[in-house]
Amino acid sequence: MRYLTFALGKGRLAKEALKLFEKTGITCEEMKDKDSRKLIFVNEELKMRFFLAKGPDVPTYVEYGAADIGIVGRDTILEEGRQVHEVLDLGFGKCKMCICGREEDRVYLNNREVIRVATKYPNIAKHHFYEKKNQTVEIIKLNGSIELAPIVGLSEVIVDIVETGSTLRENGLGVLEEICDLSARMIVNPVSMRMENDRIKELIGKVREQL
Ligand SMILES: Nc1ncnc2c1ncn2[C@@H]1O[C@H](COP(=O)(O)OP(=O)(O)OP(=O)(O)O)[C@@H](O)[C@H]1O
Ligand SMILES: O=P(O)(O)OC[C@H]1O[C@H](OP(=O)(O)OP(=O)(O)O)[C@H](O)[C@@H]1O
Repeated sequence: MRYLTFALGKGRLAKEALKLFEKTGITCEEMKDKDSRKLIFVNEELKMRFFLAKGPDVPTYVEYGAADIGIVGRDTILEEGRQVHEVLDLGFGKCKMCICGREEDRVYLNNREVIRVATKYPNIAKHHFYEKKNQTVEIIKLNGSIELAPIVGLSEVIVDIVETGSTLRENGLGVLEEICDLSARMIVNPVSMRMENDRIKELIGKVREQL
């Protein structure tokens, strides 16, 4: 039997994903060693391998078949646009993709003005403004602390993830428009889905029972 390989997005989601897997009897003791610099972890008994990767790289590993299965946020799936099957909403990592800014800047959206939009998600932002809102904007890619952009005058609004809303509130910003709901998803390589259909379907069934 070949190994089934899992790519987990590092950070917030990996911990929850491992907890969920553990409930279905899928464990990887090696992964719990926080000091380890090892990159790939094997469960010989289950013939499974696990690795952690930067979120945006997870769909890449899965599209190329370097991982059969990936766990990643829906935001990353939408942003990366890779050829993968999304098979399960895992129900954790819930948040929303939103256009945010100062309340007085809502007028820029209502009047469809050519404004600057800072975001870590340029493809999602482009799709929303151009395809859904029919508004021409300049998109500025940032890599973190997106809420800074309207405060220091880099952009009029931002497109970012909102969970509790406290980052926005503490910085005098708010949600101007919701784009979509997000949560962690299980994705599968299309070829693996065919070649390992029984194993993957059984796994999806077991995980679904725990949701
Ligand atoms: N409050 C939140 N902020 C950001 N992401 C969240 C939040 N709540 C849930 N998520 C989900 O968790 C995923 C991973 O978030 P995390 O912050 O761990 O990674 P990241 O922001 O890509 O990492 P880093 O900032 O370290 O590069 C996101 O892609 C999103 O789907
Ligand atoms: O609504 P809240 O609960 O405040 O969460 C939302 C914040 O969390 C995320 O940032 P993250 O912590 O990933 O850091 P980053 O800004 O460096 O991406 C996101 O980009 C928002 O800034």
